[in-house]
Amino acid sequence: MSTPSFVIGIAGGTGAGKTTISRLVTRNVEDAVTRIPLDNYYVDRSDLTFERRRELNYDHPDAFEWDLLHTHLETLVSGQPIEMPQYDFETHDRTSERVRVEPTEVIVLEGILALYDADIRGLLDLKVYVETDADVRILRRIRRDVGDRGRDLDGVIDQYLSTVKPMHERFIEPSKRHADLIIPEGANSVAVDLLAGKLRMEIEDSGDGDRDTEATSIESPIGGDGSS
Ligand SMILES: Nc1ncnc2c1ncn2[C@@H]1O[C@H](COP(=O)(O)OP(=O)(O)O)[C@@H](O)[C@H]1O
Ligand SMILES: Nc1ccn([C@@H]2O[C@H](COP(=O)(O)O)[C@@H](O)[C@H]2O)c(=O)n1
Repeated sequence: MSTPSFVIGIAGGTGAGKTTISRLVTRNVEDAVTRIPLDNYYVDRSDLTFERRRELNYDHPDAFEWDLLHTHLETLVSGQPIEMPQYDFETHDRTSERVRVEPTEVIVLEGILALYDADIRGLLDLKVYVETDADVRILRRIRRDVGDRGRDLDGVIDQYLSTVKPMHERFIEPSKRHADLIIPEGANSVAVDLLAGKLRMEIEDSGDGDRDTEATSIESPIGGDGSS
């Protein structure tokens, strides 16, 4: 167990490539990095029926349990483990499972509103915003939500128009002004390599260096095999 020396927040719209980037920048240093998906801090709505949960606005800041996230980040930064909640997108609810997370040299908080809350921002050493065009993001989201999150096309489109897009414009996009670094076009390989280098430096400075690296290669911007 170690005491974290560096905390990064990675924000950006749905489908921007936040998860992909956080995986790419940490892939050679996994043992020294703790990834905290903001999604795990959606408010527990097991008091509601599935039908009711399905209709909630998951892109408004009120959908998240900020106090719990703040406490957990502070706990990790102080060198103590947390019991992280887990989220199930198919049931729209927190699961009963908790995962014990030990503190590591670097913490990566990743989610649509990772730069929204002032108290959370106060814990971040580096604030990153991933900026990807809305058309690319919705295409990625359709593929992911239908393929992995148990949704159908009409549902994804209705949700996008009723809550995802308006909340993006109201809360997510404006949070970009807090960023130290804006990464254009998702998993931009130059930016990913720079960020990965910064992480390695932080880890080496905290005494756990000497890890292998490999160059980043980026596929087609909406995934798949990239063929047309
Ligand atoms: N640069 C990229 N090139 C191709 N596909 C990508 C790229 N970035 C993300 N994707 C794909 O788009 C989908 C959404 O990406 P993800 O990283 O989960 O976005 P976010 O976490 O911002 O919602 C995933 O299926 C992922 O594989
Ligand atoms: N029950 C839920 C909870 C969240 N969402 C959507 O997830 C998006 C955030 O995750 P990303 O990986 O895309 O950043 C957000 O836009 C919510 O609309 C959901 O659909 N259902």
